Amino acid sequence: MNQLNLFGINEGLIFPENLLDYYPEFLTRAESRILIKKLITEVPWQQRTVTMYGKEILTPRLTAWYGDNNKTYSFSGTKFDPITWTNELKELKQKIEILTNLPFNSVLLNYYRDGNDSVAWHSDDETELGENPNIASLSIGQSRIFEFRHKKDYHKKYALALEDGALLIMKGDLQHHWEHRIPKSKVFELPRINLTFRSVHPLRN
Ligand SMILES: O=C(O)CCC(=O)C(=O)O
Ligand SMILES: [Fe+2]
Repeated sequence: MNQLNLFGINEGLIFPENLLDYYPEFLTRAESRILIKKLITEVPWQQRTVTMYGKEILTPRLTAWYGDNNKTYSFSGTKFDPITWTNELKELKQKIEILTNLPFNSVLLNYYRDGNDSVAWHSDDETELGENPNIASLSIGQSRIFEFRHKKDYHKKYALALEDGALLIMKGDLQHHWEHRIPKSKVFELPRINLTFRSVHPLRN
């Protein structure tokens, strides 16, 4: 599969090449159009609350968590009990595993209904994900800007467009040093769904 050279897009900052892989046409337009319609109507979407500065706020997007039955996972302080894999999510997982040669056991779905939906600066560094997690992030629908900033120097920034059907692999020690977000967009935006396949190792206590 062809890989786009995404390191030429941002003049100025060269993002470390060993931390990201980008496959622009992992799904065809036709495949992603069918998939997004199906996911929008069939997934039991929830709008979760997170506690920020002692206040409960609704996350500005809808989410759902699928995975192997025993893999409970906490994300931003919220516990997720996974929904059992559907056939099409399992098939997508297997297709990604074959391409990347990496194992995944769960997927977090994010549904951005329009340009007002977003995800705030964070890194995916929960202990359950292990030391240097591989995360496979599949985007369908509206192309949105994905931004990175260096944790020690917020001026070090990097952005790329996550296009319809594109698969982005985040790997190595990316989550240690960089945060990422999907900013809100003021222009009219169509729906977008992002599926982040992860390998979760539940903590024993
Ligand atoms: O929607 C995206 O592309 C990113 C989602 C994300 O960062 C996450 O689920 O941790
Ligand atoms: Fe993330």
